[in-house]
Amino acid sequence: MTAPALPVDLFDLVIFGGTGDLAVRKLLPALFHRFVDGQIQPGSRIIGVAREGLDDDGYRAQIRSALNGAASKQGDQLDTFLKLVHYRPLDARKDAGWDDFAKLMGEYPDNVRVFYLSTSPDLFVDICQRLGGYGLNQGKSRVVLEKPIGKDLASANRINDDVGRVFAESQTYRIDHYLGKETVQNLLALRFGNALFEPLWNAGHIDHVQITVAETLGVERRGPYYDHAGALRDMVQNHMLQLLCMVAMEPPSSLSPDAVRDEKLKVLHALKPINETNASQLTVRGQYRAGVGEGQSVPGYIEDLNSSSKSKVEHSSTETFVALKAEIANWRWSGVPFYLRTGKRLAERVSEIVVAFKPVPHSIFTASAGPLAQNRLVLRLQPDEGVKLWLTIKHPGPGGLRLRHVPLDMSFAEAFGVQQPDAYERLLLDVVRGNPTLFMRRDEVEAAWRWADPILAAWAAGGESPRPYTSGTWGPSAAVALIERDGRTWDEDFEQ
Ligand SMILES: NC(=O)C1=CN([C@@H]2O[C@H](COP(=O)(O)OP(=O)(O)OC[C@H]3O[C@@H](n4cnc5c(N)ncnc54)[C@H](OP(=O)(O)O)[C@@H]3O)[C@@H](O)[C@H]2O)C=CC1
Ligand SMILES: O=C1O[C@H](COP(=O)(O)O)[C@@H](O)[C@H](O)[C@H]1O
Repeated sequence: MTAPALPVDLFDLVIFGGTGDLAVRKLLPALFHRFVDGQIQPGSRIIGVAREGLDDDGYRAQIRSALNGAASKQGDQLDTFLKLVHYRPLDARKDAGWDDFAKLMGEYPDNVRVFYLSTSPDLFVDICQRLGGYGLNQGKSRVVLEKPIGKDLASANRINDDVGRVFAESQTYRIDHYLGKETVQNLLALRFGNALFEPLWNAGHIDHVQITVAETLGVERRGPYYDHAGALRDMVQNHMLQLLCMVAMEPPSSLSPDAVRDEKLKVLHALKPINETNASQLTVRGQYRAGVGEGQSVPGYIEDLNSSSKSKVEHSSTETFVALKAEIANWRWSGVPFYLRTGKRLAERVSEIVVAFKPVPHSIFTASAGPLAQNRLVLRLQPDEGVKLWLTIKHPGPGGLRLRHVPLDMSFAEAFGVQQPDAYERLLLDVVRGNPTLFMRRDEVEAAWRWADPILAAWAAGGESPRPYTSGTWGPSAAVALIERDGRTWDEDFEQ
């Protein structure tokens, strides 16, 4: 049984970049699901904005075909949902269209206003300045900034300063959709709702932590963006550091937004620097090459890039894979490595956090009982969200004492009998509710760049190309060596 979903206040949600990949593939389906669940009521509006010259009906037709899969079981709900959807064409950098847009916004002055900037970060400031010019930043107005915010600390500072001239920090929601994933929120429940884990949650008992976010997809339609970003900016600076913070932070005094964010910030500040002196030992960059997956040939990065971009390239030094060893310099985590890896076109789509505990201090078992294995707590973010705790037990039967390593396994879907909501479903409604707990505060984003920038600088100074890896594998062999040097292995028990 799930808790009933309560309706949120009436809102106008404007998606700048309403025809883009994120809006069509993630945001609109998320809103539709919340609508079907009864959380979005008539009187709320969803307004797509982009340069493409569409009217309401043209946009609705686009959204209808994008939602048809999601809507197949919901019959005429889709028609009712589409009545809430509107569209205004405008260019963020030009005057035309803004008056008409402001007039539309003026029709429902009491609605909560959410401006979701699902565009390139280059446009964030232009859009905010225009919104401010029309007074649309006043009252119950909020702005959502998609990641990545900038491409380094300096550009993030500029965006934050300029957006901050129009929207107060309390109105600014920097989204990191990984924080909306069920398992990530569950980490809070597991860590702070059980007496079991917290006493063990430190360097005295934890050997190391692994965080894997592996994708099977390539760069898809996003080649031009991705080639300027790369995996460190696209995934590590934001999603993976946020996951690391959720694992490593001290217990916050409450779930209030600032209590949680203060603790995450302390972790970011305590990350040991990776720079020119140690980047070659602590990081591995890779780039995928053509391979074969499920009997079919899979393109390499350059082919993917060229098929999603007008200009053709023969070479790129952008990384599509990163593995690194991070350390947190504080009492709780001293000496505990956090191994992070993420990449595109890897062997499997899987995101997991593995907390590996230290072995027992002394074994009372004979060699014939079999080896003792580490306890591991595995938090599965996707697919099949759940939690698994690996324990050592006796193999049943009279054949003497033989040890077995088995999981206590809880799949959320099996336990609760429901499809887990997409992260954006939770986060979009949190913005309407005015709850920024699962969003990044300015200082967090900047602290994350402060740590990431020297890695990027070290790679640039080193001048080395990323190591090639074949599509459909687990990345370059150097990533295996990175962890095996420390006598550990990547956890690849995904099938079980
Ligand atoms: N796609 C994804 O999976 C994810 C994306 N993000 C982030 O979300 C943001 C959007 O990404 P994505 O949807 O992939 O990008 P797309 O390139 O697919 O979409 C960009 C959107 O912005 C509009 N746009 C471009 N220029 C202007 C302009 N001058 N004025 C008004 N609208 C404009 C485009 O429409 P038109 O050209 O008609 O104006 C389009 O609707 C980016 O910051 C990205 O990093 C973050 C996480 C995941
Ligand atoms: O933010 C991003 O995330 C997606 C992966 O998100 P997921 O929820 O599907 O795991 C990634 O593909 C994209 O490159 C990145 O910008």
